[in-house]
Amino acid sequence: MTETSKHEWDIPATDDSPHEGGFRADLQITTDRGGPRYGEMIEQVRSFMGKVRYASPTPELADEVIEDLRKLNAKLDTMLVDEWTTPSGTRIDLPSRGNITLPPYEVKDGGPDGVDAEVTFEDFHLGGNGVAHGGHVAVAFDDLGGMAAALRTGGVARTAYLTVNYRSLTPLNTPLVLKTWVDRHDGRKLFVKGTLHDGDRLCADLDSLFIELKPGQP
Ligand SMILES: CCCCCCCC(=O)SCCNC(=O)CCNC(=O)[C@H](O)C(C)(C)COP(=O)(O)OP(=O)(O)OC[C@H]1O[C@@H](n2cnc3c(N)ncnc32)[C@H](O)[C@@H]1OP(=O)(O)O
Repeated sequence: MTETSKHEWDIPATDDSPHEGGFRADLQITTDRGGPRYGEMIEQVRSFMGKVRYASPTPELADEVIEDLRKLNAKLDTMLVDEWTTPSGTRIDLPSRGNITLPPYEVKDGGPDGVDAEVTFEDFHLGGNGVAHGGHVAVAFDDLGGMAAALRTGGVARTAYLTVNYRSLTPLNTPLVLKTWVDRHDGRKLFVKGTLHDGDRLCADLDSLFIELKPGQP
C-alpha cells in the first residue's frame, strides 16, 4: 500500500467494526464505496482478464499493453486502502459484491434457509475444452456456502472442508443456478450442501463444513 485515498465514498473502518475472524465482523454493506462507476470498472477488468486468457499478441502489441498496464497500475497505486476499507466485497449492488476474485454471481434469494444465486463462469474461468476450471467452481461454492452459513447464524463462519463433486461439464458464458443451504447445524458446525445446475443438468454438488467463529477468534 502506498497512500490512502480520501474521498467521500472512501468510508474508513472504525473501532465499532472489529475484524473478528479475519473478516469484517460487522460487514459494512454499502453501495457507496468506490463511487458510482466502480461496477463498470470491475466489468472492464473482468473483460480484460477474459481476453488475456485467449489473446496471442504480437510482440509489438504486448509492448503496448505492458505500457498501458504500467500506467493503470501506477494510477491505482495512488488509491490503495486496506482490506477493511476496500469496496471489494461490500458492494451488494454489484455481481459478487464487487469482488473480482470471485466468478460473477447475482443472489436471487438469500436467508436462513439458504442462498439461490445465478453464476456465470466467463472466458477467464476456462479450464480446458471450453468449460470451466474446477477450481473456479469450488470458489463459487465456497463463497456462497459461506454466505448460507452466515445468513443462518448472523455471524462469521470459516470453511473447515469443502468437497466438490463434479458431475458433468460446467459451461462458460451461461447463466447457471447455484444453490447452497445449511443441511445440519450442530453447535458451531454448519454442514452446508449445494448444487450447480445448467438448466436441468447437474454440473456439480457441494458437501462442506463451516465453523462459526467465536467472538474475537483470529
Ligand atoms: C458472505 C461471505 C462468505 C465468505 C466465505 C469464505 C470462507 C472461506 O473461504 S474461509 C478460508 C478458508 N478456511 C480456512 O482458512 C480455515 C482454516 N482453519 C481454521 O481457521 C480452523 O481450523 C477452524 C476455524 C475451521 C476450526 O478451528 P476452531 O475454531 O479452533 O474449532 P475446533 O475446535 O478445531 O473445531 C470445532 C468443531 O469442528 C470440527 N472440525 C473442525 N475442522 C474440521 C474438519 N476439517 N473436518 C471435520 N470436522 C472439523 C472439530 O472436530 C470440532 O468438532 P466438535 O465440536 O464436535 O469437537
